[in-house]
Amino acid sequence: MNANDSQESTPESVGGTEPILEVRDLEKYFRVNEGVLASLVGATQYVRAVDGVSLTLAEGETFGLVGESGCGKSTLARTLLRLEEPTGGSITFRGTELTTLSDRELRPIRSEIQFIHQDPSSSLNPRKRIGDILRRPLELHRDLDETERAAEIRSLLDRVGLDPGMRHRYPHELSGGQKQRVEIARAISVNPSFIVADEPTSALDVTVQAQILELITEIQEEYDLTLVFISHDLRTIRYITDRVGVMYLGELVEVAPTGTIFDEPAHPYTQSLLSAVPEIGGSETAQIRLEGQPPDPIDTPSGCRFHTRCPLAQEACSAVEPESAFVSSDHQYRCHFTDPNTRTGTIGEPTDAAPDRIEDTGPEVSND
Ligand SMILES: Nc1ncnc2c1ncn2[C@@H]1O[C@H](COP(=O)(O)OP(=O)(O)OP(=O)(O)O)[C@@H](O)[C@H]1O
Repeated sequence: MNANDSQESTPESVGGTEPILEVRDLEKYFRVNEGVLASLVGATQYVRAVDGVSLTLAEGETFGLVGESGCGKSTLARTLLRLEEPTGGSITFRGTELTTLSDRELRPIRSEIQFIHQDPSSSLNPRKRIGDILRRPLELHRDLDETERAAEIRSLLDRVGLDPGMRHRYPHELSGGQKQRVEIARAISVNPSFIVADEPTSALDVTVQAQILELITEIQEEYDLTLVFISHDLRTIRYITDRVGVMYLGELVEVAPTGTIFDEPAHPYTQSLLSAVPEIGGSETAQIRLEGQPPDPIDTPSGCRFHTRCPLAQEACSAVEPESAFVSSDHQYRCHFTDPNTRTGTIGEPTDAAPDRIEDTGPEVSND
């Protein structure tokens, strides 16, 4: 245990390669009561959907993002891709700062970064045939003539397990699983290097979910993709991800390799999430029941945001924001109980020794 250690892994330790994506102090606040009157009386309120997230992703890794509904997973994902404009912070993709790029400057990078939506029924244009839906990104991002484009559309459909003849159909003529296959075909059509999949199977029948997961993992390997996978299903997260980030009320509260998160969760919130799924919350420390609802993200609790629901909370937890604690260089969490085994910690004044937020700098990859 190395609590409050300021040592951090460097990009060189991420497999000796530069990270693909670096996020620093990212914020996305939504203004909820627009209007002159609210501004005049100083009553403007914000949902702090993403509130100071720092994260580094290595090429080719699968990073899982978990947390209760409304904790900010989708907003974080959408903000990473600049589908939402960040309120603050920086996002660097292969060395290029994305937050300051114009739409025009972003266009070539958009083909590198793709999004797989939760519900393909709403993301596929119902008035367009499947072939036209797939043609559009090819026109925008690939230098192909019409014959090559037509061949590519057939090949993409075949790659995702659909009959190429389906290019003549409309989305409503396809099943949920088939639509999600089209969504995946659209995402890979522009040869991306980075994909965010936001609960890609949650709108599907259970029997189809496994097939779509298998397709995503196959595609990831084939295209050597970096994948951010958002899911409520911790079993899936455990099965397909390399590392996991746990979000609570807009903050990343724990980041660690997947095995570590499931076997040795350090944050009381992570432990309670795992406890909710008995077959995976097998660790002795994972016996904390999660009760009640998360607080309002407009009026976040002072001190540790989890203190209102945390069975371990002491008085000081409501007064002082916790720092990042390091269990090891690739396992960080944000809690006053900086020793997860003894449940002791550093409740008191923050020191300068550690960053005040989780500053994840990527996975440790052995160079053996
Ligand atoms: N456009 C918006 N305007 C105002 N508030 C928003 C907007 N989009 C999201 N929010 C709020 O931001 C917070 C985070 O929402 P988000 O959808 O990112 O959470 P989530 O963890 O992805 O939830 P879920 O698991 O249910 O998809 C929520 O309180 C949500 O109501």
